[in-house]
Amino acid sequence: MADNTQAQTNETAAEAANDPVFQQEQAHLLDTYAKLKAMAKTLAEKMERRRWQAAQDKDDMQEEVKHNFASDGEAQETYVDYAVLNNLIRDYNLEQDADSERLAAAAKLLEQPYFAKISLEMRPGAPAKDIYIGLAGVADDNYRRMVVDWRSPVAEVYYNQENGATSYVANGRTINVNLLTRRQFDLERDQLHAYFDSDVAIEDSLLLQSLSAQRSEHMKAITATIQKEQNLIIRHKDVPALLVAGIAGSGKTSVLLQRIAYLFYRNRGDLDPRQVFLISPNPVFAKYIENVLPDLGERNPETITYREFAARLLPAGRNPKAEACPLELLWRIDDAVEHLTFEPNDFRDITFYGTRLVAGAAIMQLMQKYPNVPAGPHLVTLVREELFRRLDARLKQMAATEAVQDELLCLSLDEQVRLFNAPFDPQTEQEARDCALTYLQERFSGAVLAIERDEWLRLDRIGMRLLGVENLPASAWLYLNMAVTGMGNPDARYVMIDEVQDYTPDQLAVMARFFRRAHFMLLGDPHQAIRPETASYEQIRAVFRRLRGSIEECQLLTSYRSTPEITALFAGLLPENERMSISAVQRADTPPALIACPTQDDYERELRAAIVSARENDGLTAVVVPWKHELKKLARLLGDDMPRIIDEGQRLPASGVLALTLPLAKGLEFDHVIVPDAGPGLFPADDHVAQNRLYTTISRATRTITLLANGSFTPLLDFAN
Ligand SMILES: Nc1ncnc2c1ncn2[C@@H]1O[C@H](COP(=O)(O)OP(=O)(O)OP(=O)(O)O)[C@@H](O)[C@H]1O
Repeated sequence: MADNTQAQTNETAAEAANDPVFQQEQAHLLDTYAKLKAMAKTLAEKMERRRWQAAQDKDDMQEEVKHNFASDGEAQETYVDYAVLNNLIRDYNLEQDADSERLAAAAKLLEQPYFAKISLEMRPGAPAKDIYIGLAGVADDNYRRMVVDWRSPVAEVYYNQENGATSYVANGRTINVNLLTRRQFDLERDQLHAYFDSDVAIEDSLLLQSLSAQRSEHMKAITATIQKEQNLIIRHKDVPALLVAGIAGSGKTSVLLQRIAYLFYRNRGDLDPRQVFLISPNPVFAKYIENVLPDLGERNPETITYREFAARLLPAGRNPKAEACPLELLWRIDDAVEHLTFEPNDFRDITFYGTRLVAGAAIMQLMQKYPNVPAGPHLVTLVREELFRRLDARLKQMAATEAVQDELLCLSLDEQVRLFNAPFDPQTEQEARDCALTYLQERFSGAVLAIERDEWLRLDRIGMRLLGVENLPASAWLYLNMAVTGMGNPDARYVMIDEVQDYTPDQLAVMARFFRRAHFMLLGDPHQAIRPETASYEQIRAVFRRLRGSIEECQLLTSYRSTPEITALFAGLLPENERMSISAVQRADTPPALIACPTQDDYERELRAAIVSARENDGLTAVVVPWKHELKKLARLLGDDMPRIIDEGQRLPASGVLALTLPLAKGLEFDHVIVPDAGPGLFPADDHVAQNRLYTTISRATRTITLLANGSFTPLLDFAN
């Protein structure tokens, strides 16, 4: 960080008492807090009154509704009464929703009314305007902004971190301003603990304070201390694909979550959380981040792993991870589908419970009804819709048969009540048929799904004909399905992929095509690619350029997670030109411990000692090994001293010692990390992937790292010895 820093802090009570600025800010805080409290109280009372009034009005009006359908005219009047009643309820709900949003904002701000202030000269010579920035925005009764939301346009000036002439963009207009003061606050409710004024390129005191706090079992939002390079990504304009390369601990995941919160704000009322997808590396990671957005007052997006995503689309029982699939095969699909024509054997019967509902041959005939529509998504959609109609007609026909009517009589009483809300006792033939149809619709609901999922198409056969490949790899099957049937999610607007370097090129191509209208944000670190088959950054660019037209890029080069000593250790594994541009912001701390043990006895003793002493540490210690069988080996060696093993689906504890594999540790962080075996066996010097594994393992540590070797260390660490 830059040295030309002028930070003022007020930390002791005595200093604070003599500092007029502190006193002024404390008074302002007390005033804001009191207003927020009053506002919350008024809103809560107003909402309660409205709730009561709405119930009252609804009862009164319901009594007045005539329920008279005797003549057309009277029925018309009844409909109008209902419409008035519904409008009334809707209006109440709208007002209630708006107030409940304001109340939620006020409640959030009562914990921390704001975290920063900027003083702006909006025009040369104009008096300075003070703007307080917080997690949400609120205005007082006179519509004066008391606190502005961190995502509002003017707040950008705070994150630009440049005193003097600067600008922000609002409603497409660039507004030039002069930033006179940029002040950060350490405060809680109505108590100011300290303030920090920063000049020019800042020493971010609040950042240092936040980083020195012990990490917890959950990730935290970084709203108050977002750095300039991070802010550029959070507020980036929408582009087809934005690729971020950031070193370990540079805040990629934090930035991703802040961007989601920013997008929800910018598209308030228009962006539904179901239109935003976060592809997460594993379930432990998903649990680690699950509180960040709710803490920011936003809902979580759809969070899924690639495995879950693919499993939902693949035929039952098919392994989404299975075989490698070269990109060329996918690109060949694009070409081949252009010349596709369907053949009679491309269709299978839709059969359920031994009943053939639609024959494959009939589907071929349906296709032939559209001779001018080329084989592909449009034709498949037309046929799919026709199949729904046919299924419906078929079920209606079956409902009229005696066999089905007899089946209904054999249903248990419970079943009858569940299906028809009453025992089966039809008074007319039509009623009997309606019940039979309800029964059949439930019984054959699988057929609706099969039509929806285009299971009537023999994709493997089509693949074989087009590509000459017998068993299509999972990704090729999905890609072919998208090309032939148009399968995909056109409603998704944003897709965030964290740890993008961990996906294979074909998996990325599948997602790029599936979410065909979404803006992609891809965050990763090429040096954390711990499997040889995953995509290089060059391949990621190629995939997104081809499927999304273009890709923009950003870099993050500062480590916020680890101490300078730990950062130097993992950066030492990188090529020199890259190492040079990496920096760390935390204060210096304990140097890494590298313990080489000449004998097995020494090794066992040192390893046990490291784990025993970790049990006395504050915070959380992780023993990280590359693979599962290394965990087993360790458990055999340590017996009762073996730390608790964390598996997929488990949450991290707040403190203690645990053991886990690197694939699960990815994306997470621990106060202390122990690498039980950093020898050449697990980390051969000439193996690029092993080097990445070591870099990733070391960079999980925030405060201390201990590496052991049973014999000598891997030559990869020669620079550190
Ligand atoms: N601007 C910031 N202010 C405060 N803390 C920050 C900031 N940026 C990052 N951090 C902290 O640094 C740590 C690392 O952040 P994060 O996990 O987002 O990094 P990452 O780049 O995703 O890491 P990796 O790729 O190594 O898993 C977290 O504890 C996060 O809270």
